[in-house]
Amino acid sequence: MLRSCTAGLRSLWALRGRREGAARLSADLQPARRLFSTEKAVHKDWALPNPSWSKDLKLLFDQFMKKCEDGSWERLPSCKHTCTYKSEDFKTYFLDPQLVEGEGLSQAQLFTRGFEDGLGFEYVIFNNNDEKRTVCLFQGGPYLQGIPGFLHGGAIATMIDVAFGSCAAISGGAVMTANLNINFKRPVPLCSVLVIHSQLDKLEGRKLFVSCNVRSVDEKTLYSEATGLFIKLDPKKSST
Ligand SMILES: CCCCC/C=C\C/C=C\C/C=C\C/C=C\CCCC(=O)SCCNC(=O)CCNC(=O)[C@H](O)C(C)(C)COP(=O)(O)OP(=O)(O)OC[C@H]1O[C@@H](n2cnc3c(N)ncnc32)[C@H](O)[C@@H]1OP(=O)(O)O
Repeated sequence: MLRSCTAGLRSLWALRGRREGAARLSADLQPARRLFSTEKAVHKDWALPNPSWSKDLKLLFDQFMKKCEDGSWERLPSCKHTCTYKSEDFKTYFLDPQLVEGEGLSQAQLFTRGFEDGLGFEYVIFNNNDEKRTVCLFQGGPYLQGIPGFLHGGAIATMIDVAFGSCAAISGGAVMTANLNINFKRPVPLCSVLVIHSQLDKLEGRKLFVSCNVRSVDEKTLYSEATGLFIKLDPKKSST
């Protein structure tokens, strides 16, 4: 297990070296530029396999894609930029609309999608609408280390929040995390693949109660359990 993780890390470092070299080269050739709001952002879907995905992650991805064929499950696409958050509720609740639409946030991107392939959060979420549950397949890369060789608890919490956020947003629309409660039961080896099973337990007015368990690929190891409370944003209120 440790050997395969080390080999994985080594190939990721090699990949990173090549990418950084290429990035430096292109930076040398091109004048520095920012993405302006008038430019069309490329809405790439990041919840698809890339070369950094391990065999386990690809295998699970294929299994869930098969489950999507009869329509009981669906894969949730994921983009980096604000296209995920175009909900009117968000616009009115949050910031000055000029900031959201304008140059101020042109460089903003989803925290979990801000790493180069394989170095941070690699994940895809599948939704089962009838059962009000989601499954998140997650591979935590080497930049997410906490205790040497293991995934940082904050990275696990982040992914639980993302998995919960999706599960809650499907039923509730524009929601925000009000409470997260996590029990970390076993340390997670870096570069391993986790399966986060989330479900919506209760919807009570604007409150959405969710819970999850975080398991190994073979489901035998229970790494964490968590509950969360999400609140549907009230468009009549503002965030400030
Ligand atoms: C975020 C999801 C995006 C969804 C967008 C849509 C589609 C996108 C699709 C997928 C999304 C995919 C992934 C999502 C990715 C990442 C998730 C990141 C999520 C975050 O990173 S998010 C940042 C951290 N999060 C905050 O920064 C919240 C700060 N906070 C507040 O902004 C307010 O606090 C707020 C808005 C939560 C509520 O404020 P409010 O004024 O609207 O509501 P109010 O206070 O009246 O509470 C109403 C009822 O909830 C009860 N209640 C409230 N809080 C409670 C608590 N903690 N414990 C127990 N009960 C609580 C009250 O007691 C009352 O209960 P009752 O009605 O029974 O009296």
